[in-house]
Amino acid sequence: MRAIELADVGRAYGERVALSGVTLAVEEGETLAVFGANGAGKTTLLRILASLLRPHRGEARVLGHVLPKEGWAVRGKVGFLGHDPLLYRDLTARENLEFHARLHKVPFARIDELLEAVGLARRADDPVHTFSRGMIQRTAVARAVLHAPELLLLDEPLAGLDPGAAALVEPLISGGTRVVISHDPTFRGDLTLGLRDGRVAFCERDVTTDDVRALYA
Ligand SMILES: Nc1ncnc2c1ncn2[C@@H]1O[C@H](COP(=O)(O)OP(=O)(O)OP(=O)(O)O)[C@@H](O)[C@H]1O
Repeated sequence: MRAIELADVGRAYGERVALSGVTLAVEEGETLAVFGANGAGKTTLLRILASLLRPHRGEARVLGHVLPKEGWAVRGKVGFLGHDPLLYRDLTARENLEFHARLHKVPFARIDELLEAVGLARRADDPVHTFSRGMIQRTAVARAVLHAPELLLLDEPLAGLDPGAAALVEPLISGGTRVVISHDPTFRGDLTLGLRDGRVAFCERDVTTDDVRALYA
């Protein structure tokens, strides 16, 4: 099954066109890597796929659901990790994960597993506002994968992580269907999308590091 199908998708903020003419398909189990300079439209695309933002043009289908009409169905099935960690800062890491576990009807045993997996078992009962940036990111990853989503939408998931933390997090965000915004030109998906000023510069299965670097020239 196709996990994502976009046909001529576009989005503007007032007069400013943030994204236009995006057409692509991602099969179940595949990774779409997204590259582009600051302001190229990457976050806008990710938010459309998460059904957090309506497309203004084109047709979008995610996990078999037409957006924006069936956005409610998509929101429960995706794991979204954006720039904002979507955590309550005065709650502990465990309380944040319990909150999301209740929403998604996930057994609490999964929380202990995840806290262990991201190396936060010892700090699990500290409020998030006492955490370092990397610790917040690790908690945010645990939150995004908690309900074993069918599709992961990840904006620079390893940002702020030291190599040890990145190695802990990587297995949690690998293996399934994913869209990953990256600034590492050596990162590859099954399909690689390059955005320039909101338009598709390339969307290919084979791209070179030079193709990716050219987006930032
Ligand atoms: N809420 C908003 N209101 C107005 N313009 C916006 C809004 N969000 C984004 N934009 C504009 O849309 C364009 C694309 O922004 P977007 O955040 O999608 O880029 P990006 O590729 O994710 O950038 P970055 O790498 O800096 O995160 C930019 O010109 C930005 O200024």
